[in-house]
Amino acid sequence: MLCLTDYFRYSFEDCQATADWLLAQTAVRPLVGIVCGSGLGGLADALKDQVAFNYKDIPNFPQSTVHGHAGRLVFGTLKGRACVCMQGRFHLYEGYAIQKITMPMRIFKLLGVETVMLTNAAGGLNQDYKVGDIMIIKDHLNMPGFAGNNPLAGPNDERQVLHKEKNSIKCEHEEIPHSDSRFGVRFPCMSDAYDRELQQLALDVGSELGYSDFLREGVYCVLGGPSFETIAECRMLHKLGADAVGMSTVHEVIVARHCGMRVFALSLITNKAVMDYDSEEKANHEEVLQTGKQRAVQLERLVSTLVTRLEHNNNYA
Ligand SMILES: O=P(O)(O)O[C@H]1O[C@H](CO)[C@@H](O)[C@H]1O
Ligand code: HPA
Repeated sequence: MLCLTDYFRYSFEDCQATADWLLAQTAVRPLVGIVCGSGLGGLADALKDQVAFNYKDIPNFPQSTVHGHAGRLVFGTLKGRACVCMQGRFHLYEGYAIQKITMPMRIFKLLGVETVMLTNAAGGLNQDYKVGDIMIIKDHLNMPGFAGNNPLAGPNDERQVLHKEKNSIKCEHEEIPHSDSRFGVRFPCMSDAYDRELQQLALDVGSELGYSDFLREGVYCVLGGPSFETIAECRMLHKLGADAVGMSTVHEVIVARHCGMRVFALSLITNKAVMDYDSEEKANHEEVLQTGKQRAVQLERLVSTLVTRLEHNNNYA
């Protein structure tokens, strides 16, 4: 019997058709996939030799509905390195099924992407954080996941894909091709979701660029949104170990890791989460977009320098 979520699911063949369509339109073969958070779409504008597609023109693609998310998939090069960039992402609160908002990660994989770099705007829960800080995400709390809303819920495509050249197992007499399920295994590990080498590289690059004063490392917590958090909720999330709160990224990270891509993610702290009943502050999307504009240059520099380093260091490529 079909359940409701089956109607929102994309099969391997659906994703392959979308990836094939894109690959037929551009000669760019990206190894790096970038996702721009709210108000951070300027990152995509930094790409050279652009070939861009509106989401509405891409077969099977969802549409962006949130202000600050342009809704374009941009191929191009960042300091000579081939990239694909989502200028606008999808969120649960837009009404999309979780399988739909994460489908672009599988498209990235089928385009040949090996490293995904995600950005988001987030509210700062950590009392030491200031508006404008950039937090390297080292781990996450997946609140919708606790309630069973995980992008990998539902059937896992267990059909095997053989990797003839890559990862083949050398035996005494013959080379046995390594096999894997279509996108990934039923029970993927998440304790290594955020690549530690890339986190260290980002700290190093941040220090070289003179960003150490506003560069942080912390835990991101995802909620469903779109309402911002109550004071009691912010206090609870902080006690649970979250440094920043938002409404995105984690679902994409889970799907990207499931299909074996390396993940690096950043939060721009666009506002301080309200933790005090005496506070006059109120979270709002305009402030989020405004802070994005103010930190756009540094965020773009950090990401583009990181991408360059991926190119020059085989350990990271
Ligand atoms: O996570 P991104 O897409 O950056 O957007 C963040 O900004 C919006 C709230 O202002 C929410 O969608 C939140 O998740
Ligand atoms: N809460 C949730 N999502 C957000 C916030 C916030 O304070 N700021 C930016 N995105």
